[in-house]
Amino acid sequence: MMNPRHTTPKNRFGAAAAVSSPATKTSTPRSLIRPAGSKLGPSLLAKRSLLNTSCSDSLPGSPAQPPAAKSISARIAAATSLGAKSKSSTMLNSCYTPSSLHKAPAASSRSACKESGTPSNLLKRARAREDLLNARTPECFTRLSRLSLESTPSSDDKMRASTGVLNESHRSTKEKDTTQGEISNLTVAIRIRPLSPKECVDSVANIVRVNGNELSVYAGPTADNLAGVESRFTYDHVLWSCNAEEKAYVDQAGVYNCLVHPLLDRAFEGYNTCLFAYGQTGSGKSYSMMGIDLDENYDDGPNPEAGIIPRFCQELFARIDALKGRVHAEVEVSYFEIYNEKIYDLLSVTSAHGGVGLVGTPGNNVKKPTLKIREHPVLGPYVVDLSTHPVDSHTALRNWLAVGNSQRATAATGMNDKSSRSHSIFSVMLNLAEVVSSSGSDTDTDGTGDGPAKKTTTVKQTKRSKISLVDLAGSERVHNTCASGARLREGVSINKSLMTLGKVITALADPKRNHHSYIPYRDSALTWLLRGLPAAGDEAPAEHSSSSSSSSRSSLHSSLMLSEVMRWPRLRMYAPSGRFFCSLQNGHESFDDLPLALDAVLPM
Ligand SMILES: Nc1ncnc2c1ncn2[C@@H]1O[C@H](COP(=O)(O)OP(=O)(O)OP(=O)(O)O)[C@@H](O)[C@H]1O
Repeated sequence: MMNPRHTTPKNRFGAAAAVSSPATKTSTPRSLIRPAGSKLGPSLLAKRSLLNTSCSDSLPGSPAQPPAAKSISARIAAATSLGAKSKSSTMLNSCYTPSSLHKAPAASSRSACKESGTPSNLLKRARAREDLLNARTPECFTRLSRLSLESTPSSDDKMRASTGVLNESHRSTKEKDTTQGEISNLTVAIRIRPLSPKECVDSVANIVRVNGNELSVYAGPTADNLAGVESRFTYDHVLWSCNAEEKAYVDQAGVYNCLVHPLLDRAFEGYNTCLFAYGQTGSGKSYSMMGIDLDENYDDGPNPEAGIIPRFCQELFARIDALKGRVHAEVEVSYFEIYNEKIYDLLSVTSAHGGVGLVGTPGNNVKKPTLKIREHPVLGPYVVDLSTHPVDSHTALRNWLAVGNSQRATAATGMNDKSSRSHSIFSVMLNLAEVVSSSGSDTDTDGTGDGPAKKTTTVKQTKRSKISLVDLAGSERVHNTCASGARLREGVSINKSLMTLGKVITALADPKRNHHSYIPYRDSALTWLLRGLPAAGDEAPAEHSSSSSSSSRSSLHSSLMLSEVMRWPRLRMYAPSGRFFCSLQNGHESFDDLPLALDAVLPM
């Protein structure tokens, strides 16, 4: 039984959710601005040093002990040295990349890949779609090569028989899926962070118990239920990160391995993937996504406290290196934030006045140009003029990440010393090209009547995918954050967009939903962009072959994807309202847990 005086640390449930286009030139921002992800301001660090003791209760049988003094000390040490090692931003002007391209996926590919019918029909429809795109595609889309269907239908068939590396990886996963039974496109995990020093001082109780992938929350006795109320939730993964000395403890590497490895597998198969962190302010989203990143020499391996994004950058290039010689890979990066419903390019090198040089955060008096969202009739919503930067190494990617992080809008609030005041979307576009040979026989192709002719074709097979890693701003109660002025306006905007997110998810989850149902995507910039591709049922990976050009099903727009929850394979989400999303995934009709799940989704 818990002490009723104890308050419920609702904001300890951290969460996350998650995708590509081709590169031409490669450049590296030479300077590193600031290692990503430190969330510990000096004052909090000082408090932490004083509060190096455990003070919360935990339920019997639960691994939910308060964090060990040792582990907190280690974090303090790590964060302190992070501050000392921060670099200045002075070299950023020199990292201007003239080849910052605004690109879109090859538009016709995703429509072509889901066309059905005879090969000639397919060809006709693809050409018609191509014409449509030519007529209506904004300039930024046309800079990409389009799918060219120059190969004959018969060679198309043969291509399917080719045994390239890209095909192999796809096949193996399909087989794996079949043997494992149900193919799910969504994974939901919940992570429980240790009590913060402030929560320890406030005698906040630990009311969470974990048993496998089940989480129970004991809400304490109420006026009409003196025995207390216990709620249970089942997620794909429950990640217990409260006390490093417990067996159940999952550290940053554990979180990464559990959630991001499988995503990368899918990205290399040509699927767009997305992971996003969702949760109340101070619940540990940015810690999970970015972590405390001390790496200066990126090639030395990730720091133990590094989060999902730095680890992802490293593994991406490790995998590309492993494919060298067989597959040619091109990588591009984009990074933007949605702050007060306005979109800012975090990697932009031009200011609102047209000058060149890295632009500042909305709070630092440097006027930043805002970007517009437009909706392409075929490709859906996208950010106009969002810069993308080709990268050819892990170091180059990390440097851009550091540039973007230095631009993000963060501020101290009553609940978090370094609270993200914006939703950030870090996207990597991966373009894999492999030259494969396919051989087969055509029936009397030469018309001589000599029987089947043997033919070998060399084709370039490409896969494009986009990986989006999203760190949402946290919902907040105004009286807890003590916000006023600009902070209050930010909070209102954050809450509003998260509320729209909740409404959109609710509308998508409605079992009575049909094509005419209204989904309020446009009520916030976040959900509008998350809407993703308009082509429902597009489930094939972006794998196409052509003798002359590449193709893609990936989206330019920031891609994540509420709508894709319902229709895309392998969408992975890491969010606290897991049960709710799991219900979506399994098509359940009852949403018993919806109110509690939405408590996390909606502003309180
Ligand atoms: N698993 C964890 N282990 C140790 N410390 C953690 C963990 N998760 C979060 N923290 C700490 O909790 C504090 C708040 O975390 P964080 O800034 O990541 O929250 P957030 O959800 O991103 O908040 P906001 O929405 O306001 O940006 C930070 O000091 C962070 O270092």
